[in-house]
Amino acid sequence: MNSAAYPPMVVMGVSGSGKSTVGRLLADKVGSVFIDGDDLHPVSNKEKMAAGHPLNDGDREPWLSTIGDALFESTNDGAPAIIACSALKRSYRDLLRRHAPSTIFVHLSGASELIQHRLDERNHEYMPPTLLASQLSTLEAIEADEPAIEVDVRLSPEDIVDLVALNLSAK
Ligand SMILES: Nc1ncnc2c1ncn2[C@@H]1O[C@H](COP(=O)(O)OP(=O)(O)OP(=O)(O)O)[C@@H](O)[C@H]1O
Ligand SMILES: O=C(O)[C@H](O)[C@@H](O)[C@H](O)[C@H](O)CO
Repeated sequence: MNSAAYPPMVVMGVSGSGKSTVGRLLADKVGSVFIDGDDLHPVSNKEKMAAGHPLNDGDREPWLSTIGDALFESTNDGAPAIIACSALKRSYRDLLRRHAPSTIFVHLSGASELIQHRLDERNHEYMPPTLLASQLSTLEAIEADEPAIEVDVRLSPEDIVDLVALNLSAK
């Protein structure tokens, strides 16, 4: 498939919602490049999270700008990327859209108990499961004017990807 047929996409949601898992699979399905936002954090952010402290707006700003640049460059090159990025607040999504206005957000949402269970079962380079509560309290729901697809994380990663692809082809 021609990747330029698809818009740039940000797979968003709280830690443990499945952004890396689903983002990678979705990129395979639609033939886009996948970039994991986890890999773009400055070391200071990774150290802060590893120590059990949530990031604040100031910590996230340079990281979001890096992600925005990557979205812009991929779109400019004619091969819009799929990027996994929590994008928890409306203002963060606005920042990303300023870099790449055609970005579609794919929000992976689900019950805190289910996500906590997945986090407790998982090993991560720097993100402790204890930070889920702050992620959930920071999350701002997608608003009606935001181009986005909402999916339920009770579905399997494969079903989520099929649903997103179907939704994209209907847009
Ligand atoms: N839809 C799903 N169904 C079942 N398990 C899932 C699903 N999505 C992800 N998982 C599992 O849940 C865990 C968290 O997924 P993943 O690491 O992709 O989340 P994430 O949002 O990228 O997290 P973080 O932001 O902390 O990196 C992993 O062990 C993954 O295998
Ligand atoms: O905005 C944030 O607080 C961070 O992006 C976190 O969400 C982590 O990076 C991610 O969840 C761990 O992979």
